[in-house]
Amino acid sequence: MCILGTTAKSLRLASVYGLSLFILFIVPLYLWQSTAAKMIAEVDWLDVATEGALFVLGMCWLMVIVSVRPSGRVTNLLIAGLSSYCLGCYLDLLDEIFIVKTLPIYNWFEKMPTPVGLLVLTGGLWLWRDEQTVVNRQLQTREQFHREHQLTDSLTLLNDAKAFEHHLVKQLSQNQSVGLLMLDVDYFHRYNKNQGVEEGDKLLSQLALWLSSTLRNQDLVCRYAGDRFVILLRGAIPSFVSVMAEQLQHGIKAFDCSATVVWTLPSPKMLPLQNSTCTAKEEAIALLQVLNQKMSQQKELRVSEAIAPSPFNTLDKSAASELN
Ligand SMILES: Nc1nc2c(ncn2[C@@H]2O[C@H](COP(=O)(O)OP(=O)(O)OP(=O)(O)O)[C@@H](O)[C@H]2O)c(=O)[nH]1
Repeated sequence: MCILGTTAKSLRLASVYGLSLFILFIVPLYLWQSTAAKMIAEVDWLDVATEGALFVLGMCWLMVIVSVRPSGRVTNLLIAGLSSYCLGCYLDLLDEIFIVKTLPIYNWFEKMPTPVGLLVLTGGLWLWRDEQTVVNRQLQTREQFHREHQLTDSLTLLNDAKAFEHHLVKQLSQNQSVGLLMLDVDYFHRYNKNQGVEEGDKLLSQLALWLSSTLRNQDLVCRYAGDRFVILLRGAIPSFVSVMAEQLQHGIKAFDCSATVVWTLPSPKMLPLQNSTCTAKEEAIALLQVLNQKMSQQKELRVSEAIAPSPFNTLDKSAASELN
């Protein structure tokens, strides 16, 4: 993956540098053959300096974008827009040196690249803004973990069950409303068996990233154990929690796998021994117990109901026999 990314970046660099060099030589060559150069006294050197500076700066921005941005639609738009802008600046620069009045096509063409480039660049920057919002959200969710706890899970970079409990206790002790979700990947041991543990690790990291970016800024996702994640939805009402559970259950299919998602909310009924004076910690433990019980029930139900078709597209048929 990493090698592919590096190769794509090198190819992109080579093509942008190659094309730039080509244009840098071919346009003056064309002008040299088609028209005459201005006399030195006729050249406006201030214009040459400002237009030259715009061109050089544009090329610098282009090289920065090409070398630091990951491949994708936003990068392509930024590169296309900046390239077009640079071309416009370069054509402007050349008309300070050559007499282009005699070339109507050139006169017409030189006006196009700058506005078109700036338009495409604006589109790219707009999409970059959207992209950055998602990245910021992920960073914010993770920063929250860093602020209050040290990271404990090197694979997903999420906090563990203990940290989750801490956050939950804090939320409950402040009498803030919460919703809790638990997501457990179905038949993950089979995924490991068929795809390899490395692929299994990769899936867990991708799921952690996806969950972090799907949730709102104020929510919290932790890796509870193995292939199980817990989510704290702050200020959530039952309808929102259930919709979120459905969305996650549906959304995980994009990873070619399925998951069981259960949810709960604090309610007086679930307090230990119906004791209304129980502490936030006891309430948190009780809530997590409820979630775990619900999860076990769902999993048992699934096994007893049927031999489900393979949840992973890539599973082999022998997997079905494992259920028996
Ligand atoms: N690749 C990988 N696998 C892990 C990790 N932690 C736990 N596992 C595996 O996750 C699997 C969890 O197995 P189970 O609890 O039976 O869950 P499951 O196979 O998804 O079965 P159901 O939940 O009943 O659908 C085990 O095979 C563990 O070895 C990890 O960090 N990386």
